[in-house]
Amino acid sequence: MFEPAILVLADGSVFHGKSIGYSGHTIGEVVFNTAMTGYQEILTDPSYTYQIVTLTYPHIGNTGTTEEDEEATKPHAAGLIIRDLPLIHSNFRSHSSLSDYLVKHKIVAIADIDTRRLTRILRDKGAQAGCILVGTDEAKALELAKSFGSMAGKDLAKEVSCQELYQWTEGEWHLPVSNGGKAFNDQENAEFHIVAYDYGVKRNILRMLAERGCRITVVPAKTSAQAVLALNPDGIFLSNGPGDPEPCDYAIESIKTLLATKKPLFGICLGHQLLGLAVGGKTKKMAFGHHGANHPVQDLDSNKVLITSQNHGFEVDEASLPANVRVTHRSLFDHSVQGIELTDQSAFSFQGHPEASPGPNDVAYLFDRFIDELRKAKQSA
Ligand SMILES: NC(=O)CC[C@H](N)C(=O)O
Repeated sequence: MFEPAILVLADGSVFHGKSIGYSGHTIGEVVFNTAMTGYQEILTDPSYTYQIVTLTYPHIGNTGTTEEDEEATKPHAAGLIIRDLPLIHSNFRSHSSLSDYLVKHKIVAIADIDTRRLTRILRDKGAQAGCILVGTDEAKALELAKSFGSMAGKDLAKEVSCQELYQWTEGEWHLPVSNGGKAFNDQENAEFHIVAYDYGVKRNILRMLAERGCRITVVPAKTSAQAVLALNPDGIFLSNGPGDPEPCDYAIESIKTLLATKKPLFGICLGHQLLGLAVGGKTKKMAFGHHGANHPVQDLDSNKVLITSQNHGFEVDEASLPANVRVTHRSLFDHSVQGIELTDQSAFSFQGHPEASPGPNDVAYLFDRFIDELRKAKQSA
């Protein structure tokens, strides 16, 4: 039996539903995601820390959950809001139902919510704080929702980052094969050594780099540039991650020092925003951000339109960028900056998610571009 639960937004909007997860309450910034599939990758993406995600697709949970689809060691989203949880789930890869998974990982979640009404509120008023509470105490839920404040000013990358450096060896998955689909890269004969800053990295990014011949050392967010250079990398990767990029001064300082070495550098999402800040630009909070797997973005060099995976609430402020930075990609939803490149050295970044997971692979070519840059740098060294 599902217990009654409520969702209350900081603006006072109240929604009644049923609890499909852990009993208790949760608070965070409520954001909507328009992806039709990939709920487990979304829940486990560390960039969703302190965010309660509502999925606009109405049927969530149909394929159950599997340990193979985790983007991190555990779910990071602060909560989940859906329209309809199916009575049965069915998939040959499934280990448990979505509801059992949510309970096991202590994630508070609510179903039977009018997610269209909720999404319209978020679209019109902007992302806002909210509380899911199992029970019916609306006054308490409102007070809790208001206590969250704003995502602006929150440095969360250091909270979700790994504590110690480690080596990543797993390549992309190729189903079906006898070892479960996992490919492991050949550490000894890897063509390049990459140091990847973990600000909340998604596993599929590391897989796609490993697949392309990189030996990867993943380092904690606060690792100094000097410590990174002591590892003698061929290139630097800046990961995605939660929260506001602006307070991450430790990261911005390290990136400045690393840029001075002219080693090839590639950033994704939070990493893209941190690169923008390190070159002297600014970032700003968006009204409700981009969260989904169907966002059109234009590559301004090829003019091609790419369908992309997105998950961000901040953006690089184009007007703040210095003369040596070129905008390479633009969102066709709101024309915001989706990619930048330094014109005087090999450093570039993308605001969306080239690794998808979930989402289409239209932007995977940026991983190939990074490999080309690494190869060029190695040949000219
Ligand atoms: N996925 C990400 O890396 C998100 C970056 C940043 N936390 C934002 O919301 O804009």
